Amino acid sequence: MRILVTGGAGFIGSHLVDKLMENEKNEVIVVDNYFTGTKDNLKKWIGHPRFELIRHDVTEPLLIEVDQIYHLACPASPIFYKYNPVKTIKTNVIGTLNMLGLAKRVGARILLTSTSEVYGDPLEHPQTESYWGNVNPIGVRSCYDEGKRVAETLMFDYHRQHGIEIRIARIFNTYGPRMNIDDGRVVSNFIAQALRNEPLTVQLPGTQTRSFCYVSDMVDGLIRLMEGENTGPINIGNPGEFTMLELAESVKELINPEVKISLVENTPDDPRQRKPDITKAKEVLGWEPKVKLRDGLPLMEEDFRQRLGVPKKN
Ligand SMILES: NC(=O)c1ccc[n+]([C@@H]2O[C@H](COP(=O)([O-])OP(=O)(O)OC[C@H]3O[C@@H](n4cnc5c(N)ncnc54)[C@H](O)[C@@H]3O)[C@@H](O)[C@H]2O)c1
Ligand SMILES: O=c1ccn([C@@H]2O[C@H](COP(=O)(O)OP(=O)(O)O[C@H]3OC[C@@H](O)[C@H](O)[C@H]3O)[C@@H](O)[C@H]2O)c(=O)[nH]1
Repeated sequence: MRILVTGGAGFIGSHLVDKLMENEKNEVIVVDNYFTGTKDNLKKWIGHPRFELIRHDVTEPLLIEVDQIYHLACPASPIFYKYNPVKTIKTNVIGTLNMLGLAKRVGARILLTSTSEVYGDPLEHPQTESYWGNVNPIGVRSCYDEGKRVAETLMFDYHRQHGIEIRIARIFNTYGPRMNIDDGRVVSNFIAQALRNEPLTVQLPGTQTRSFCYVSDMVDGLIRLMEGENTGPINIGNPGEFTMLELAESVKELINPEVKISLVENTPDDPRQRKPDITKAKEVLGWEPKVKLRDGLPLMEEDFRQRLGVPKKN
């Protein structure tokens, strides 16, 4: 099986590559433009005979022969996807069109990593796949939210019009080792702040909720979806729901009891609540997450300590 992973030098992509490379029958090709990803995440595979890394921007056409495409390429942290919003839209729309064109030409199955952000600031809680969402089409997050919504539409239109085999995962907040230290997302921010002994920046009001999935569970869910028979969309996430103040308290307790918590300004259109209904993933994929937040945070701490050069005191 020859497998293309777009965005494979990023956080989730590189963990996915590790898992795919465990199967000796797989050849893995990564394309990435290194906007938020790095070769470092893939260093153990560079030079491996079953692995290939190509610097490529998915907004440009790609001509290769593959059997499966995991299409992840897209900046995921709000600070990065808002940095150049027009580029974020191009990545989601033109990038997905290019990957669907490739899937059509070579007859490959393609999986899109969509997002819980397609539900916007949800008025239904928890979110099921049948909920159409509550998205601001002209806000600062729209380049990502609407970009992913169009990407989902393109996937289904290629499926209906050209018979392409598609899979859509709606990923909920995922965390784990290898997140960029200055990624800007909440778990990596809090862990880096706790280790640097800087106040944990809880954005107001602090009562907004998220549900955090450990990256190994996510990768397992994505592979099951690709290998299964259901097109999706399927929510993949951990239904354990926490307020941002609760998350800060957990990081403080587990990593640095001395650290302060400070309330800071939020950004526009921040969703007030988010929690996946994973009934469909359980039924269709036989999947549910195994790693609880309190077990996952220390695994991430270890990786951040090494990269920040902050050893654990005994
Ligand atoms: N991590 C999460 O919580 C989460 C939640 C929902 C959805 N997702 C989706 O999962 C995917 C991976 O997210 P992540 O957390 O690993 O993010 P990430 O930013 O670490 O990885 C994204 C990768 O895509 C690459 N990339 C960006 N634009 C590109 C382009 N135009 N051409 C080629 N490569 C490009 C980046 O360099 C990076 O390596 C994304 O599609 C994201 O939308 C992630
Ligand atoms: O330092 C911080 C950063 C963030 N936050 C809060 O933490 C919550 C989560 O924010 P993040 O930036 O981690 O992520 P978001 O949930 O906004 O977006 C995320 O959701 C779905 C994915 O598709 C996106 O890729 C991902 O970034 C927000 O309520 C935000 O206000 C803080 O309280 N402090």
